[in-house]
Amino acid sequence: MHILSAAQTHELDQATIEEQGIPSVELMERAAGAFAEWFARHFTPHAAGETLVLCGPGNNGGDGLAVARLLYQAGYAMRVALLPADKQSADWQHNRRRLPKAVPVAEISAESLPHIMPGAVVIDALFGTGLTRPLAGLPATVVAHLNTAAARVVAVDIPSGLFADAPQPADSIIVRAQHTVSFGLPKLAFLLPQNAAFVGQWHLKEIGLSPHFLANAATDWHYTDAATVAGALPPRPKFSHKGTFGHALLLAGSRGKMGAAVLSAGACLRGGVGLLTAHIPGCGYDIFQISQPEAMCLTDTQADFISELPELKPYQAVGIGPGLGQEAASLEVLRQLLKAADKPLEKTGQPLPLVIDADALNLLGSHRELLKLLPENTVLTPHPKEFERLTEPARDDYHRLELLRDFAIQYRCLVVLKGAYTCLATPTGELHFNSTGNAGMATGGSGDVLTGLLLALRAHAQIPAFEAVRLGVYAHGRAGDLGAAQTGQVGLVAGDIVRHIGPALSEV
Ligand SMILES: NC(=O)C1=CN([C@@H]2O[C@H](COP(=O)(O)OP(=O)(O)OC[C@H]3O[C@@H](n4cnc5c(N)ncnc54)[C@H](O)[C@@H]3O)[C@@H](O)[C@H]2O)[C@@H](O)CC1
Ligand SMILES: Nc1ncnc2c1ncn2[C@@H]1O[C@H](COP(=O)(O)OP(=O)(O)O)[C@@H](O)[C@H]1O
Ligand SMILES: [K+]
Repeated sequence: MHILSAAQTHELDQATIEEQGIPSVELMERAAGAFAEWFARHFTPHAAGETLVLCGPGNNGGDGLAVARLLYQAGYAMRVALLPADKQSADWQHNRRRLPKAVPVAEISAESLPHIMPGAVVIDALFGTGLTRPLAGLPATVVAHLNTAAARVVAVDIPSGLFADAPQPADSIIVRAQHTVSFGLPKLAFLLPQNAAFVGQWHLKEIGLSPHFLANAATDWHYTDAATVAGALPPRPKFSHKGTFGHALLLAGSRGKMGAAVLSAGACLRGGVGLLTAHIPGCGYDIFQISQPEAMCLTDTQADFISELPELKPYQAVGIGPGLGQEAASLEVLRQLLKAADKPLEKTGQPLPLVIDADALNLLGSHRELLKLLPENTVLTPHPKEFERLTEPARDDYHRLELLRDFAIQYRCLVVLKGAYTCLATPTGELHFNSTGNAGMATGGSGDVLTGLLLALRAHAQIPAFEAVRLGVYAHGRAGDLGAAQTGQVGLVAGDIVRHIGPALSEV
């Protein structure tokens, strides 16, 4: 699914209107209808009580007026407050005329701000994607008034005052909604942690926007959902054997962190790899062999950390990092691996696929001269702190995305910036936000599981690098969601994610 800029969203509306030969108020009616339907499923007229709709002068306000009419007709007690303006949009005026006389309407002024009881339900239809500058003056006063009222706020399309696709001053006045009901496509702003307090939970409603425009819009921003990854995992052929699905090597673990190696290996096996060999420090031998009997095991001559790189010939992909530690000898192993992996493999003509995580990323961060050794399409899986060690502290979430994109382009890598809506950056400068996963996954070991799963998918000869990573990130989140459905988010542990990789992959 695409993510569009505010300007493209406007073009999408226009394209839909032209293609379907409908007046623009018809599209507004669809949007308002979809919003009202969502609203009615979440609040009964009794639970909502008297509902206030705050309307601005543009089409977002027009949506609000149409919503007020539809909810009034559905039996809700409605009240409307209008922001004064020199001029209102044509569709606003149309819906103002259609508002039933029985709905009380007041004009807002600095002296008469709408009365809002704590707990009241307020529909925010002040501004949408047409916002051109941060709020100031009366609109800012109204929003600040709303935010202090402790109301239950549902935003139409986007919380008023929030830019859909661009950074804004940190002290911007923005509606703090509990829910945002938006149309067609998610907005970039919804996916960034810094906006979570404004957007609340967001919901997408289908309003029949132009499929042709949606398929052809030029954008670097994408959203990975079930439809995106459908069919990405080739079915296992009847006559396949363990050699068909690749042999992966995992370099992981150190004293006290063998669990990371075990979890990562478990995920790799559940990810469908043909064969897995783990190279681990001597101290981990019994732990590893007992907990992962399906994997083979090579032990390092060092008891507590990894100091040797095994012969790489047998392997189709290598993962390094979970629980590795940052010993000088392990740094040398990483350096040797990067150098050895860069030569094209006979079979594929591509460098040996690598997945680099955790302490291996930290080693890269503290020895940045190694970055230029990264083979093309290497997969890096930093969380924001690890990413900062590779680059620089970000000013805000938008700046972090810029750094991420630049990094992926510069080093020709696939970079997975982990978190809610994990963002995969490609060497061509695309950003793919993931839709699956939950806060239960914010628990030690979840990232190790991702590394193992990505390793399995990179060892699979039939899946191209980018598709493998996008699928792995999606399936990892989905496995977390399936796990949490059984354990609850609080009770979820990384091992539960491993156990649900199979079901998650069979869904796609
Ligand atoms: N046909 C369409 O185009 C559709 C539009 N829809 C709705 O229309 C919205 C976009 O409507 P518009 O493009 O009219 O834009 P908005 O309703 O977001 O606001 C535009 C108006 O606000 C003013 N404005 C912008 N920033 C301001 C600021 N900081 N302070 C004060 N005034 C400011 C502009 O000058 C303009 O008058 C969407 O968010 C969505 O809710 C939906 O009805 C779907 C169909
Ligand atoms: N709030 C969240 N929503 C969705 N996914 C999350 C959330 N928090 C963490 N995750 C996922 O869990 C994993 C955590 O990885 P990481 O921070 O490396 O943990 P660890 O080092 O403990 O293994 C990532 O894949 C991340 O996307
Ligand atoms: K709004």
